[in-house]
Amino acid sequence: MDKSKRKAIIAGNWKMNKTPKEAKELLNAITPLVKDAGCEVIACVPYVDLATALEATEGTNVKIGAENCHWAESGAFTGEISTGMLKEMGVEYVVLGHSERRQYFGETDETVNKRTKAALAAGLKPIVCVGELLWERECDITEEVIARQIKLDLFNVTEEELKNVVIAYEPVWAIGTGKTATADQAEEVCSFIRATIAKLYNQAAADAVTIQYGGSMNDGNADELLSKTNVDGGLIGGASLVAEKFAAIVKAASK
Ligand SMILES: O=C[C@H](O)COP(=O)(O)O
Repeated sequence: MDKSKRKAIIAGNWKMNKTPKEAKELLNAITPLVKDAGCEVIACVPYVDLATALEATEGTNVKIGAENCHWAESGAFTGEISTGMLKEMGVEYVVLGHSERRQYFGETDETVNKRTKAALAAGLKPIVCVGELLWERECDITEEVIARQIKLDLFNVTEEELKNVVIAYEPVWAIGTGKTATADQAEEVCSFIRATIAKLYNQAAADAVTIQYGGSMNDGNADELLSKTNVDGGLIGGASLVAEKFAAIVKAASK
């Protein structure tokens, strides 16, 4: 499938940054810079910033995402946020299975799968993150790790539901380290992800799914990474916190 037929998506993942006041300032700086974007633009923000972010982006082409959600509809889960709460606010996307959740908060493929199913059932679009550790790459098991994550994270996700799923390939060793995967390394794994999805579903489903790269993507390397056939966008951490840098990446994806 021609890459241009897939939806290119640049999503900022703000992580634990920006107070509501700061979120408003940043979005007010971003929205005019990306108003003519030729790709989808998303800002995934901390829960406490969601209301402000939705208000600041109303009537613009910037969509808002959350950084996680719980799988239960409601109940005794102190500190958690349900899909229904996000949906009612007007949130469209949700980042799931980010390596920081896996590394620091006990996230497993089983819980990523539960969250993914719940998000889809609620009408949210999950950005499901996968990626290998440096140790796993050095042991030459990157493909095994990625295939396992994709299979488990998407377990029981139907072909119809898959249309609303975005996959983000984030090699853990490249996140926040300034060490970007080379464009060829990113392409190799993104292409492997597509092949894995083709095996699990079919070629048409695999051809249609948007696969982002994430890990120190910035205004200097976005062009090259995004020029690759199977890299359809980016999940941007650090560079999404600077309006001009984020806008430059959006511009690179709009070509
Ligand atoms: O979700 C975003 C990724 O973790 C990448 O973060 P980074 O761009 O700061 O390396």
